[in-house]
This record gives sequence, C-alpha cells and structure tokens, in this order.
Amino acid sequence: MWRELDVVQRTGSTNSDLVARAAGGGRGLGEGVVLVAEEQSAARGRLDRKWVAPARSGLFFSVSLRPGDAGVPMERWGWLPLLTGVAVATGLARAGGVDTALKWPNDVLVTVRGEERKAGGILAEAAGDGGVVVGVGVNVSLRAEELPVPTAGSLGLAGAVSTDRDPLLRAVLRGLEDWYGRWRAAGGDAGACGLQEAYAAGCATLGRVVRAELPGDRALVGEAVAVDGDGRLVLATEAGVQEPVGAGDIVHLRAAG
Ligand SMILES: Nc1ncnc2c1ncn2[C@@H]1O[C@H](COP(=O)(O)OP(=O)(O)OP(=O)(O)O)[C@@H](O)[C@H]1O
Ligand SMILES: O=C(O)CCCC[C@@H]1SC[C@@H]2NC(=O)N[C@@H]21
Repeated sequence: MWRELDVVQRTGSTNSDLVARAAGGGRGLGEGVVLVAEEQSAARGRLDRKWVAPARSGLFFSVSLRPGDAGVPMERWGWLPLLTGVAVATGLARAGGVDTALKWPNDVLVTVRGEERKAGGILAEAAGDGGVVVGVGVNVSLRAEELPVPTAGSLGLAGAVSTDRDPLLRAVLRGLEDWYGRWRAAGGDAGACGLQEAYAAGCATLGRVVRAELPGDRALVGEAVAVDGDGRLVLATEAGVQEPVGAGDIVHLRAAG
C-alpha cells in the first residue's frame, strides 16, 4: 500500500507538503505516499490551530489516500480520521505498550497521573485532486516541561514501555494499511468491515454527556450514543431527539452535564 516513504529532517508541515504536491498537477500524488518529518515548524491542527512539533519528540507524518478511486462515496469519508485513530491506537499499543483512547473526531488521549491528556491529533484534508491527505502527530517523548499546553501529554509521560519512534511509526502505518484496506474494500461501510465496532470500543467520547459548539454560537448538549455510518457523532439530547454532528460542523466538543 505504501509505495513511497520519504523522511525529511525538517519542514513546515507534512500535510501542506503533500497537499501542495497533489495540486502540482502532472500525474498527481496518487495513493500511498508517506511523508515523515523529524521536526515541523508550521504544523497545523484542526480549525487552523498550531501543532507544536519539536525535533525528534514525536511521530509527525502524512499519507495520501484516494478512497474515491475505489468507489467509496464522499459522505463516508468522515470515517478517515476515525479509522486513522483506530490505527494509531492499535500501533501504539503494539509497539509502545501504551493504552490510548480516542476523543471523537480526531484526538488521541493518554492518561497521565490519572488525568486524560491529548497526546496526538489527526488532520484529514481534501487535497484538491480528488484525494485526501491524512496527517498524524503524536507526542512520543515530550517531557512535562516541554508540553505546549497544560492539556497535552505524551506516550513517555503515560508510562509507555517503549518510546522508540521507528517501531512506533511502522506499527501505526501497518495498522493504517490494514484498517484503510478493509474499509475501502467494504465500499466505506464501517459497520460491515468491523470498523464501527472497533472505533466504538476505543472511543472515550461515547457514553459521555458532551457539549458540541457549532458555528454561529449554537450548541448542542447530549449524551454521545453512537457514531453513524458517515462517521458523525450521534447525540441524544434532552429534548429526546438524536442529532448527528459531523466533524466539519463542530468548533469544540467539551465535557458537559
Ligand atoms: N503537541 C501538541 N500536543 C497536544 N496539543 C497540542 C500540541 N500542539 C498544539 N496543541 C494544541 O493544544 C490544544 C489542546 O486543546 P484540547 O485538549 O482542548 O484539544 P482540542 O483538539 O482543541 O479539542 P476541542 O476540539 O474539543 O477543542 C489544541 O488546540 C491542540 O491543537
Ligand atoms: O489535533 C489536531 O487538530 C490535529 C493535529 C495534526 C498534526 C499532524 S503532525 C503531521 C501533520 N502535519 C500537519 O501540519 N499536521 C499533521
């Protein structure tokens, strides 16, 4: 699946680099390109937030995917960050011996001294050529005094058995190849390929009462009860209705209740 893997010492953002390559025309980027950076100076998170990625402290990489070529309808592409989350969690457990939980839609959480902290994030972006670039950032060895925000954590701080980045990267890429391959072969049907079940098992958001802040100062409060066929989080509100929210619709998702 991974037909090209480049490692660069330093770049602005691996996501921006692959999106730019896809826009470059010619034969385009194609599926299965992996770009890994040891350090990023302008990494981005969801909603154009900055992602802090100091040299050799984590896993920073992006991949090019083309689910449309395999006939996966676009409504189902909301599963891409979620399936990447499952792959990250599986890979980190296998190669790092560390437990993670997924916060819908794109956060990877660890527990540091009994507190939930964000140790990783996923950014899926349309590449403009009909493809998608999915970027992954994981704080592997950041020490407490190096954390960019008080809500951040790292695998090391969460007691990982190994923080050797090479095997971690390989295990995550293997997991991604596996889950993406299954989902694509099932035409994006997350239920049929076991992804919906695997995601639900690893998702810390389900079962919690959350507040989804939507554009225009609107908010929805409800218990997160499911992730639907399009990867949207379904909230059971106090009004007794089930409201699906898509990753693109929410500004913030916070604990409530
Ligand atoms: N290396 C990093 N590790 C963790 N967080 C980081 C890192 N670099 C930047 N951040 C940013 O710090 C903030 C962490 O805030 P938080 O834990 O609330 O996550 P969030 O993704 O903003 O969640 P929400 O979408 O619910 O607001 C985010 O904006 C995140 O992108
Ligand atoms: O938490 C988020 O909102 C997502 C963070 C994604 C960070 C990764 S690091 C590799 C890739 N390149 C980027 O600029 N962003 C992603």
